[in-house]
Amino acid sequence: MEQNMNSLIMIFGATGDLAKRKLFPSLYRLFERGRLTNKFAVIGVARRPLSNDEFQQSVKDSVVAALGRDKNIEEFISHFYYQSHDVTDSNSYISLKKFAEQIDYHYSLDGNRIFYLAMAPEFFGTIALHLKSDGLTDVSGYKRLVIEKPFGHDLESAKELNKQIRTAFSEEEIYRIDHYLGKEMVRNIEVIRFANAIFEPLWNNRYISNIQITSSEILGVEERGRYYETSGALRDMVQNHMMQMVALLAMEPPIKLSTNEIRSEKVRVFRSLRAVEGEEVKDYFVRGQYGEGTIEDEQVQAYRNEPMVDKQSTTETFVAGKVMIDNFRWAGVPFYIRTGKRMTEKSTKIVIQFKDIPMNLYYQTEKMLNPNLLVIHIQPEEGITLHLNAKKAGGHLDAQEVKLSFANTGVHAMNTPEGYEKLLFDCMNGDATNFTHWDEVAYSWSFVDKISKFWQKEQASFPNYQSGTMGPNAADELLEKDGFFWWPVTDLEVDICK
Ligand SMILES: NC(=O)C1=CN([C@@H]2O[C@H](COP(=O)(O)OP(=O)(O)OC[C@H]3O[C@@H](n4cnc5c(N)ncnc54)[C@H](OP(=O)(O)O)[C@@H]3O)[C@@H](O)[C@H]2O)C=CC1
Ligand SMILES: O=C1O[C@H](COP(=O)(O)O)[C@@H](O)[C@H](O)[C@H]1O
Repeated sequence: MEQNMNSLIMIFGATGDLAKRKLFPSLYRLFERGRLTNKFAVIGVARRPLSNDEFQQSVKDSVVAALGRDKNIEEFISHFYYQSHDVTDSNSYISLKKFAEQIDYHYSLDGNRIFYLAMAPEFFGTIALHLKSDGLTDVSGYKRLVIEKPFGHDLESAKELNKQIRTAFSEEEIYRIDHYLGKEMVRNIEVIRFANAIFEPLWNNRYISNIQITSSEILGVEERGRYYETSGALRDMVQNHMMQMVALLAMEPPIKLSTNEIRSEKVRVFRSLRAVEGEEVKDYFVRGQYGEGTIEDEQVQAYRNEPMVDKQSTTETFVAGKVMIDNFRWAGVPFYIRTGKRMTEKSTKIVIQFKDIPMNLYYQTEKMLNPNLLVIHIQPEEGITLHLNAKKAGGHLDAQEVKLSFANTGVHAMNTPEGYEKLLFDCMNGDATNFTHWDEVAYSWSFVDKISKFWQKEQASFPNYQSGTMGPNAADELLEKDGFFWWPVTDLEVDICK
């Protein structure tokens, strides 16, 4: 059931890239689908001086640029207001409070407020403290804080940030965004697992040999060199998106589909992660950095030549790892993860590889049949494929691979606001299931910190993979030594049924 959706949304960082590319188009999509009532308003906050008209025009431009349409846009943008405000300046919050109260009254928003921090993380603590001390959180309705990644740089900084935001908001009021949790097929993992009698009995170490999660990108670091130099692929992708997918694949069925039950099952997965530290990091994790190369017939430069990147940078742009979950269900089953920039293609896929049957009775009996695979296509195409063996039509008893495919017809472009749209809606609806709880964040940092600590001490011989490839050879060797190989992401494409 939908909760009270009336709310005043305050976007801090309203002139920034995230607001323009994701947040405004997502709000528009909610508006055009009738999921926002007329009782909503947005106050955008950033330093540069803008009139309300100029701000509304920038919202309109962002929507048109992202979606290519503008039906009822004038009505939509009439809900947007702007305040020029330096978030480090205490005095600005007093006028913001007055402004918010006027807007609240004008639209009858029942004192409901969502504070969306679409700004650099160093400001998160300061803003949260001011919101409380200057009375912006003293409301008669709900108050919610939406906070963007990165949530800290390591466990220590994440704890400090959490302490600051917890002075103004309770855990239930904090919505930590992980945009992968807004992706259609990531949300589908739970349904595929728990709504099908054929999968759940097999979903364990008796029947599954390994699970592979690949999230590859074609793009390089682009203009984000400054941020990425302090982050690298481990913090940028593994600590959050990749580990969240591991948790969804590995968790036990929750006793019911409530936020707390699902989160607590995910936390149990994080608690079961085998810690990897010191020299053993070499046996479990591989890092890489892209050199120059060719992608889609274009010559691209090495990471070290990207803007705002150190010419001797040791930041990793690729990570592959073997994650072990030491619990009854998963003991012995490797979860291989792989993510990187400037790889062969943009693709996020999960491959669940089932164990081989005990013996092959069919065709070339000295060889094993293809293993059964369940492939979950997260993006760009969305769907699932089950790889089976069946008899060739007309043939004798020769087994060949057949694929049962389901494709979502609403395949969307990569990095669309789709995920943000769902997450914004969930937040307005008070559903925090697809946001990360502090415990998940903390366990995940604690796992990742041990790896980065070892990497900091060890020399990296970078660059070690060419742009346009699937990463360094060591990533292949990681699986080969266990008797596996990475399933090629291209060959696993889902057949799109129209
Ligand atoms: N862009 C993306 O695709 C993604 C971004 N994120 C995260 O979202 C957050 C925002 O990123 P992004 O939009 O790219 O960043 P940008 O640098 O594009 O935008 C930053 C915003 O903050 C405002 N700002 C900066 N300093 C102040 C200040 N002192 N007081 C008030 N406003 C200020 C800027 O406006 P002005 O200069 O006018 O003050 C601008 O609106 C970051 O945490 C990032 O990690 C996460 C995932 C994806
Ligand atoms: O969070 C991030 O995700 C994007 C990849 O997101 P996707 O939805 O396009 O798969 C990544 O490019 C970026 O570095 C990272 O910060």
